[in-house]
Amino acid sequence: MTRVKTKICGLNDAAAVQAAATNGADYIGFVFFPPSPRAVTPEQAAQLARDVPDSVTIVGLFVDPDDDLIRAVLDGVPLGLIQLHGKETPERVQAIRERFGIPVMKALRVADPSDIEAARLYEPVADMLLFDAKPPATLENALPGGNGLVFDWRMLKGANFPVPWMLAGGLDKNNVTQAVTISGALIVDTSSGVEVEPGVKDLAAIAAFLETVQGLEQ
Ligand SMILES: O=C(O)c1ccccc1NCC(=O)[C@H](O)[C@H](O)COP(=O)(O)O
Repeated sequence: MTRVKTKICGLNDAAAVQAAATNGADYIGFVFFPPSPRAVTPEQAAQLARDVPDSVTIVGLFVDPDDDLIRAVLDGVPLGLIQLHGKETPERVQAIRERFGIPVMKALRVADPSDIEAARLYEPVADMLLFDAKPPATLENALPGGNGLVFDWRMLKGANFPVPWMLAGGLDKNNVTQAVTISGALIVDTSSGVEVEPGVKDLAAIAAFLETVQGLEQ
């Protein structure tokens, strides 16, 4: 049996970073996408990263970034993983991975089974995959991710990928056990589900989410 791991994404203040780290998060994410209510600058992230223990992997979340932005972040933040949450092609994922020498996780937005199949294109070039919900076209002001929306976890049941993958999209302490059971996920990621409002993390909810997942094995 393997312990299910966790990522808390969209952290933008020291108290939330502390809550995630001390309660056992395996990964924490900083969002480098200015339109997001959770966005941090490279300078803010560098400051926040100082309090992160080595046992926690720092993830930099980007949306169709240019190389200059990634480099600016890496100048001050010891990223262990680059999360690409835009429309990056497999070629672009490969280029980023080779240029920066850091593991890359490609996020895929899922609405139907063909979106899961599309992940196959990234298997040769990504170190990890992440499945998040695709927002409906009717949702106003939708972000590329972090919308707190779930998708049908059954689409992932029995899926076999040659690289590790994370389940994301609308997870919280109330639904994560079912999400893990149905999807078979070994790593879960949340942002909206541990917030009081977009961009404002709830410290008690972070602790409760992590405590819930710590009881899960697959
Ligand atoms: O969080 C954002 O603001 C964001 C902006 C642009 C692309 C992705 C974004 N977030 C992704 C995540 O926070 C997580 O990786 C994940 O998708 C969880 O999202 P949530 O549904 O909010 O739990």
